[in-house]
Amino acid sequence: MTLRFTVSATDGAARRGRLETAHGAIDTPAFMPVGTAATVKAMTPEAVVETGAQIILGNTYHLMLRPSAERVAKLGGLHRFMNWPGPILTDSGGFQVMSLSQLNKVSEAGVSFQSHIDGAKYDLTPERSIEIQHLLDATITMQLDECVKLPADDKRVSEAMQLSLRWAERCKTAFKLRDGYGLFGIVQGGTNGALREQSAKGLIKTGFDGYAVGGLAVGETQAEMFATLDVTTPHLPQDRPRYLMGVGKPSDLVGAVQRGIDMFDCVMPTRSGRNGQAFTRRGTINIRNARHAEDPRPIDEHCRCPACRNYSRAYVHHLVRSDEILGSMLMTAHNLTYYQDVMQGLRAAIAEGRLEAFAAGFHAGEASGDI
Ligand SMILES: NCc1cc(CSc2ccccc2)c2nc(N)[nH]c(=O)c2c1
Ligand SMILES: [Zn+2]
Repeated sequence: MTLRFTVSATDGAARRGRLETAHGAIDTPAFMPVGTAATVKAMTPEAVVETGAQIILGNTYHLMLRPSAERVAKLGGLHRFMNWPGPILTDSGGFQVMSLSQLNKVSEAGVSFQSHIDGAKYDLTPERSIEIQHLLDATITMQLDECVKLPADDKRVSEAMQLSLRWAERCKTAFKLRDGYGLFGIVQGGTNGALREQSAKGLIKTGFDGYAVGGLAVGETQAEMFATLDVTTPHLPQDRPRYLMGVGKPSDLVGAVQRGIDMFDCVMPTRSGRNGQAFTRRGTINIRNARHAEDPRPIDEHCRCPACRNYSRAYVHHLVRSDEILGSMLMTAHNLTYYQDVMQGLRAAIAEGRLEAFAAGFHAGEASGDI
């Protein structure tokens, strides 16, 4: 194995672990902020480190279009380019092609599309996706896969899952083995348990350093997502990390950790933060709401972030209402800090065998309101 993953404690299906990589270690369960265009929007790398994040995400689709993978390589790779000292996981690009580009077409060869920036034509094959992620010097590389939007019929979901399995093999063949670097397979199959099991077993036969669960948070309910995890994670190796892609809100993270997920990414804390949504242990508030206009209290008096340590709700309300850049900076720092503190709480609860009590307390807090 090129990536060492050790599980130090379990609590039910949940695992407390540590993933050692060429660019540093990751304590799991972990939340990975999304740094789409070589930046976690509105945050310097130092501010991201201060939240407690150890690994961030980069995006093959965006970076291949601008500035191009070759240019990032010429400048020393993504770590050097964006001055991020820790591990970086990059997605393979297929998911963003289907959600962002125009005139995209999927075939056995890969996905062809036109750039949403300038209309230029591109062919993204499994081999090219792996090459791009190599040029970026991604610590963790994701296979190219096909994710279908739900609801979709079983035939369509099965075809996409089988294609993803064939692409997984091609990605494994193209991936250059380096100690401390890893390649993750992506389990597909919609909400169909038999297709999920078939996908997991097919990926395990090929063999990967970690296994992502893709194709969720694409329109299904939280109950359907959890039910799918219940019939997916038991088929995955105990000694390899599991990554639930594009998930989610805090209660999604708690429920998915209880079902054996170790890694998460989501644009919610950053994107909704810029739009004024603040996550707190007593639920969410929108700081743009008039009720905060003269509130001298911090967003969350228990929070250690720069926004809560130094500013009032009234001030952040003013900044966000005025569309000031500092408003995005403070809201993003707060939300990412809150997400990291939830993950820290989950890691400690698993290590001490009290995850059920932690989850109960978390849900009670979210429901308590009065924020
Ligand atoms: N909505 C869930 C979701 C999100 C992402 C994107 S996760 C991401 C986003 C930006 C940067 C890095 C990873 C996915 N990526 C792939 N490859 N496959 C999926 O099924 C999938 C499902
Ligand atoms: Zn805060």
